[in-house]
Amino acid sequence: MTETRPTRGEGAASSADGRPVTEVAVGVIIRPDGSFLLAQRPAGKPYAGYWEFPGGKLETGETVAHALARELEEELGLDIVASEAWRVLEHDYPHAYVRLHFCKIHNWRGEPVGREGQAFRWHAPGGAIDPAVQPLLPAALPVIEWLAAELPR
Ligand SMILES: Nc1nc2c([nH]c(=O)n2[C@H]2C[C@H](O)[C@@H](COP(=O)(O)OP(=O)(O)OP(=O)(O)O)O2)c(=O)[nH]1
Repeated sequence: MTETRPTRGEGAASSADGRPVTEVAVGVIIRPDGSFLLAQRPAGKPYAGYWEFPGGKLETGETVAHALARELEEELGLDIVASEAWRVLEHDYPHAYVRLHFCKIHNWRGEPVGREGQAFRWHAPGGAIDPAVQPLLPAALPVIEWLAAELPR
């Protein structure tokens, strides 16, 4: 598993205008047919009802890979065998300035279960975004474009 531990040395701990950065580990879980897993944010969280790639915030001292494995087990009951650091994206929301560490996952054990009562859905690669998974979080949208750009033409 790729180990990335964001520290003061590796990425700014605050945004350009001084907001604290919330580090988030996000899983792009991809099946052999290229479909990927999206989940709906449960009630009680900012942007409840929006769709996203599953994941969550790093706890103090935690690596991205460890946070990802913990969150995907907690939220979906998946046992992550391997994850691969892929892209990092920062987004300034009214509720938080987030740094999203997107990791690709091709190797896991188990079938997803919405342990927090959340809906989830496998989305086909390429083509239009399924209305069933809208609205998407603003900072999840580029990921779908990155995945589509990797498809053979
Ligand atoms: N998981 C996930 N979070 C995303 C995506 N895009 C995006 O902007 N975010 C933002 C939304 C939130 O501000 C933050 C994730 O925090 P969260 O509240 O879901 O984290 P968590 O599960 O650890 O929450 P909690 O412990 O506070 O309940 O990242 C995405 O695709 N997946």
